[in-house]
Amino acid sequence: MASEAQQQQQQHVENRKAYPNTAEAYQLIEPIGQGESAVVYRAWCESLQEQVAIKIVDLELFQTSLEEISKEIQVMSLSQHPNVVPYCTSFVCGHDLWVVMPLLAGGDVKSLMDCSFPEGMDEPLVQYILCGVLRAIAYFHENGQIHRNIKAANILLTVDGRVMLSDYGLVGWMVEGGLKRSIRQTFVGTPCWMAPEVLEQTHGYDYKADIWSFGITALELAQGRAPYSEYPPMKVLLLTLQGPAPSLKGPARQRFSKAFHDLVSQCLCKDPSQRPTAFQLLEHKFFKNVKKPSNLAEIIAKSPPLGRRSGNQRLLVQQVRNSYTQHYPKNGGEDNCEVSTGWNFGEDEDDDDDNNNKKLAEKKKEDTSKESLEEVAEEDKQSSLNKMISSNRNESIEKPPQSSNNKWTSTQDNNNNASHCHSDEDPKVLVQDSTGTTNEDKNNAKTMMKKGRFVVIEVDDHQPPPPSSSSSADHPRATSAISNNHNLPSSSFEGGGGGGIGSNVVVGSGKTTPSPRIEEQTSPSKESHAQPSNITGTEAALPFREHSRSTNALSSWNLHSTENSKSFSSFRRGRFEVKEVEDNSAAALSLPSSSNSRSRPQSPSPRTGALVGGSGSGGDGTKGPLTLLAELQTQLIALLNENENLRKENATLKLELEKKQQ
Ligand SMILES: Nc1ncnc2c1ncn2[C@@H]1O[C@H](COP(=O)(O)OP(=O)(O)OP(=O)(O)O)[C@@H](O)[C@H]1O
Repeated sequence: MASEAQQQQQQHVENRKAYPNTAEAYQLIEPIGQGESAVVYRAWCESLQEQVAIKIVDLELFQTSLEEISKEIQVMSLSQHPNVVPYCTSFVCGHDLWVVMPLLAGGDVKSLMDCSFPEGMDEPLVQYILCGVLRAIAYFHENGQIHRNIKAANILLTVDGRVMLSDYGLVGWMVEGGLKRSIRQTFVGTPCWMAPEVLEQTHGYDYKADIWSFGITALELAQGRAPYSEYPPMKVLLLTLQGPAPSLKGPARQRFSKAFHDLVSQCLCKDPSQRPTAFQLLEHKFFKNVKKPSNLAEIIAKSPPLGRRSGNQRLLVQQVRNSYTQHYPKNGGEDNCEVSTGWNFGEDEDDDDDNNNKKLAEKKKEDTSKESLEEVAEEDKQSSLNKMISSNRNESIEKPPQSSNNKWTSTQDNNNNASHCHSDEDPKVLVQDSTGTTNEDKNNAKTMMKKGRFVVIEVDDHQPPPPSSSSSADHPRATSAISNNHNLPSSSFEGGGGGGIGSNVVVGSGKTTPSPRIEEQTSPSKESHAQPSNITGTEAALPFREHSRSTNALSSWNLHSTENSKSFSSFRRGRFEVKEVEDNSAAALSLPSSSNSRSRPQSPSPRTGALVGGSGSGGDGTKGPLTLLAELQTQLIALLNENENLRKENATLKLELEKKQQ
């Protein structure tokens, strides 16, 4: 006999309004948010005469199965709690999954904070929001689910200030086949909010991972940003694993009560077993006398409308446009227009975002080869590091360090070692050296520096990559190419795969969706269609969700393993590529390669095997991609620091010399 709870669930499903299951039934009005996996639109449902939010997930970015999607949809459709965002319906349309939800016009807490509380919220508001979130977490945990993505951007508010937890996309099923799984071993989430045991991936994790993320979210609300949010993902990973648990820093520390500090320190226990459960936390003294702040609705009303609050609006629109022009190139993104952005980009001269947008747009004009503003922005991000590396490189050329194993060695402009880099070999013959670098690579490589197992190569962005069998992620545009991969199987979503899909999922006919209207004509990205599957090594080995996350999280440090090369792993930042080579390759590096074949060694190295093998440490003692990446990043940071010291030393010496000369 069905339990009372099951009957309620059934009732809930039956009572749900009949939201249409076709794209034509909705008019997309404007994009209002973007997460890592989806763009969320404000939309109008004609038949029900109401506004809704539609989350459009590009299924081609995920190597997922209908079964996987079906599970997620089931979580959404069965969830019913005052603090959990309700679900209306979902359907597959072309390459996309459309998830229809009620529009929560208060928007997400992160964007509200960005525009109204940049230094963090005050305690009563934090208390009220956290209490709503905790009730939702307790609900998920009670039902055998872990949310796995708790953060301010996933906390939504109604216009009158009710708190709702969203983004079920990552909810992990702890119950499978009626049995509760005690631990999970998948790598999902956002690094700053991720628990150490999730990052470590050695022993799996359980409900307590959400409690850690909840503690981080508490700090995020109190100080306006998550701890370590200023650092790149790998540094966050290292700090979370190796550093002390984060706590409230700066002026916010004084503003909060002892009860708050105690709550945070309980949640951020590195040992998950020491963390309290959500139910225990609801009893914590911090949650005594929780009241909705009387001015919350007013604060929400005064804040900018959805989609105007934070982030780079032009970038968001551009991304949306690009995604549609890539998917529906026939429409050129301008016919059958149903989306109006509702934004006027020309007016807000004093808006920082818009100023940035202007710069980006100008830069785009200058460089017509840029595929999208996203790439320009990415390039901007990279340029500071490039400059740093570049200045370090110049310094090392000016004052070459000792060629000991502990120093960088610049091989450029060193006649004795001329064969390292710019070959006197026949340029037509592709020669590969022990770094897995062909002489064609070398012709593109301006500089090589080596330290221990690592070689830094500066690759000329203007040169096309060699048409070799090596990973196309070597290409400077690889980051966007990976995230725009369009070669993942899509057929399973089209034509109604049927089997295993939840009752609330409608698989579309695969027909093309009307493309949103585009105010400025943008050329469809040819590259994303032309690229073969760019996912190699780690990327390819990860399951769909993990793959996507890692692609996004690590996009600026573009990791790839060159499976058939002696170079075990490499990553790319701007025009610099760091390759890991065999320990004994120092000698080989200083000698011209005797091989004149471009074919690479067939047997992958054990380390490559570990990368391809997926996450975590291999049982055979090989290192997982994250461990390896973390090591690489640490070493690179140490080396850059070392170079910086050398640069300073050099400057001091110069000064001393000048003084002496005077
Ligand atoms: N129902 C809704 N009403 C109003 N805004 C919404 C709604 N759902 C989502 N949004 C907005 O869209 C943004 C992205 O949504 P969501 O977090 O679900 O996407 P995602 O791709 O799963 O994100 P991530 O995985 O990065 O957390 C939210 O931060 C919020 O600003």
